[in-house]
Amino acid sequence: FKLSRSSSTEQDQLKGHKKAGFTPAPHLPERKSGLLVEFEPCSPGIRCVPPIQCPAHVNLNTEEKPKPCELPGSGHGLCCTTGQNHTAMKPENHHHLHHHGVKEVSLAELLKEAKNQLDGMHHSAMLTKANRIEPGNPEFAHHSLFQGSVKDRMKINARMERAMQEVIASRMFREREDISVRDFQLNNFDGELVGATLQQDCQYQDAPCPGRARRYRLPDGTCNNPLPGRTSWGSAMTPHERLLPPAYVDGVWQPRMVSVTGQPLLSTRDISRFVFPDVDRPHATYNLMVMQFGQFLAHDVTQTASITNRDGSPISCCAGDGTRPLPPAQSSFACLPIPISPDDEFYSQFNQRCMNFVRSAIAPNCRLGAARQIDRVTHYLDGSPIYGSDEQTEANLRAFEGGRLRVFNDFGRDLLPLSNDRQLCGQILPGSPCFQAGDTRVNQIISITAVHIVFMREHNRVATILAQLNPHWSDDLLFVEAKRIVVAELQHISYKEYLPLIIGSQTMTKFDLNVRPNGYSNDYNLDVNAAVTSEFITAAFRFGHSTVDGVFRTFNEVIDIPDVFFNPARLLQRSFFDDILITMTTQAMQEVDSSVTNGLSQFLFRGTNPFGLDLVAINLQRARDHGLRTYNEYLELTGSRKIVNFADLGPEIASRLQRAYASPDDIELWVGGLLEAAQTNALLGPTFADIIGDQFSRFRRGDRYFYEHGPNTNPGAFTPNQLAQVKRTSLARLLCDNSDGILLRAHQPNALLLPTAAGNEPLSCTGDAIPRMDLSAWREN
Ligand code: HEM
Ligand SMILES: [Ca+2]
Repeated sequence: FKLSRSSSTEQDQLKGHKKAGFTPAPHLPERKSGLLVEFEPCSPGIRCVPPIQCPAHVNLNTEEKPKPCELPGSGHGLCCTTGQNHTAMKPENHHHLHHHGVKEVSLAELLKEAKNQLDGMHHSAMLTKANRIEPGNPEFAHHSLFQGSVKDRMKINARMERAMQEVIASRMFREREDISVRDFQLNNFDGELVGATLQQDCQYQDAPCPGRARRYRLPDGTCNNPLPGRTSWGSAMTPHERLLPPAYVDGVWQPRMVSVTGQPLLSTRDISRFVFPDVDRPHATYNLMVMQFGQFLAHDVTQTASITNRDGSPISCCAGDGTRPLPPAQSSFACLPIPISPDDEFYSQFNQRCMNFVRSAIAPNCRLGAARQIDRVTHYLDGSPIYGSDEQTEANLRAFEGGRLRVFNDFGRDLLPLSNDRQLCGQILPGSPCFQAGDTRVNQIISITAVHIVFMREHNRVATILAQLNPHWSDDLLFVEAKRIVVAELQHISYKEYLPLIIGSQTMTKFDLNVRPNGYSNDYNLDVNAAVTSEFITAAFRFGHSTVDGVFRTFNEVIDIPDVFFNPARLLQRSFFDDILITMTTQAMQEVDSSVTNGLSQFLFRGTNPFGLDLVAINLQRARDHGLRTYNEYLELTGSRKIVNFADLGPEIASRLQRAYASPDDIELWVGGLLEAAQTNALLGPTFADIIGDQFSRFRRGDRYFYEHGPNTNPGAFTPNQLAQVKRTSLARLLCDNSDGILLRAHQPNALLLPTAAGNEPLSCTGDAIPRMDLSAWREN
């Protein structure tokens, strides 16, 4: 099967839909004839923030709404008193349950009853072999993406058990106490599990922080925030935060399945094929490295765990031949399979009527209420794909010599160590090699494997120079110091080079995200939790799926991407590593728009099968699984005017949206966000830019070790000279220093733009034309 590309007429037809503009919500003063309405400054001690950082404003009555205020360069903000918590409520609004409160005895009983129900649910699904998935199936590869070590899996399973008990208990409790769904979603009731017999199982109790955390990040991200009760913030295996309360129809975990009109929502597979056909629209200046670096960043901050059978094996929700969903009696409680219509022009060829989908694992909250999903990796932007998100993984990657990471030396070239764990390779292509790194998705597509190699080599390059500068340093000291530098480089490239291209200078200013030209930034904030939001990981940062091209046009061949999912074998060819790096930086990425390559929407993880999964359908199903609200609700949150007609997202796209949704109020966040007109000098429209801007603000203000933070807050701060050196680095420099030097000896200075972009002609890798860090700033005298 070829990845089809549509004709230019269809392209022309689809062009020009990016016209929608956004004006402030009606309750806010509007700009008049170019003059800004003057806002009064906020009261002393109250900050003016972008509306998305004051999410409780959505739930307040008109007279309680915070006052609008002026934000530098970007319109209005809000004088926010409720902080970043959407559930923040005035005390008198709190619905106290006096006599019906959560009493110790009744609570223990409730949880016990929940446990019995849960055992029954597992038991019935385990009665049959029908819900097993065999290796070689695309879904097996999909599942393997979520998995970590056996120990990890056991830990997640244990948390999952506990969380499911909470879900069942919450449902019983809400009904028994007759609490409204809305109050439940807002946690507007007394649901603490204090005193319950199972309280000791609550997983987020603080372990004492080891001395190492006084200077260096810990692999699992704990002890970043030093305050008691907060040391687990942003660490691996903790839940996502939310910008808005979840849209669960039972207030607990039941996904939204019905339109505002009352009719059932369309299958997400139908929405995929109606709204996101494969159209080739290369970006004018951005290259595929923007796509690939974006996925690498995504993997740094999020990996959602999926629910498994109790023994850790993957769950199937469809009959083995894909012709129907499993009957409820055989189906796991975790199942949310995606129906495929009989008139589906693609899957009908293979008689497929059911696409597997297993819900994400959830975390215990230690209170009754709505479910939250678990992030397996550290939420911080801390190089976890390079080093892992737990101590064991990090130790396993280290060489314990010279501070270096382990490598597989292939005829003089350092590649990542090989692994025998077939899980890591998705088991879809027997015989292909499979690499190991800090992230289990390292083999997912060959281009991300290459980025992993670049960072692994950079670590070893830095460690080797540090060892020359400081011969007396131990392996351990060399390792942690090299790691600190490499993480700083990663953060610098993310904020200096990557982020401005995505969200644009306006949003960079609005969230105060710009790297300071020199010196420290003093914006660490103990009250900011760096945890990723559900909206960021489930919708906004998945914008990248639209930027993927179906092919790599390398020097020697045109590679269809499904051929390099979980198949990094080509990296063993002598010049391929340089070749794929050059391909990524010289081939255009795809525009962010209403198109996704068939490589993702029909052939995902195909392996040797004739068809694969549909990532677009999976993204949308995941959003329902995670309780995301609709696009219009996030327009309200960000202070934009809601859309009332499909044509508000562009006249060309209207008819396709109309086919997919009964009402504009049903449009999903990922869909609306992708279709928005891009802001000036940005890739994305205002809604995704705001969600991403808010998240990267958390990654910096909520990370005590952020590379730009000074010694008054950051225990691992660089000296002023060291920081100045880090700020000289760039992605181009990293590619130059860590290529094989076979094909790649010169590079364009901006590695995220095509070499044809203005002022971006390639420069020699040798010499200082592309600036480099001077590591002698780390010499200890
Ligand atoms: C190279 C091609 C890519 C492939 C094959 C791919 C595939 C996938 C798959 C299979 C998932 C899990 C979906 C689910 O079950 O919910 C996923 C999740 C995700 N993807 Fe991609 N992706 C690609 C590129 C990107 C890019 C370029 C970005 C961002 C710029 C991105 C951002 C994300 C994010 C944020 C998630 C959620 C991760 C989580 O929390 O588990 N992806 N992707
Ligand atoms: Ca991380």
